[in-house]
Amino acid sequence: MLFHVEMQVNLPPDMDPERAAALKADEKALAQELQRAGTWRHLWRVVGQYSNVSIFDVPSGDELHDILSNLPLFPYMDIQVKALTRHPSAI
Ligand SMILES: O=C(O)CC1=CCC(=O)O1
Repeated sequence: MLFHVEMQVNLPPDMDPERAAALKADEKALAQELQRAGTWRHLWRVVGQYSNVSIFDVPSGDELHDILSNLPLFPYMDIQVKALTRHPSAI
């Protein structure tokens, strides 16, 4: 199943910069592992925002929830998910 996921990152302005850098590095490592595995199909920056639009390919919403809730930045993100299905006019 494909899912469209929008993640808005809201790090507290007073977060220790080293803690923020470590979270971002951990997030990057996991995101790249999931991209290599074909699970995180697309990862796009939204211009002008600390947010991304992503496409995930996972067997179920439960599995997507597990992935998203284990992201290092999860406690600091607002996440919106849309399940996708094939458009009948798609070629
Ligand atoms: O910067 C972001 O949009 C949050 C994020 C997702 C994967 C990653 O490496 O950073």
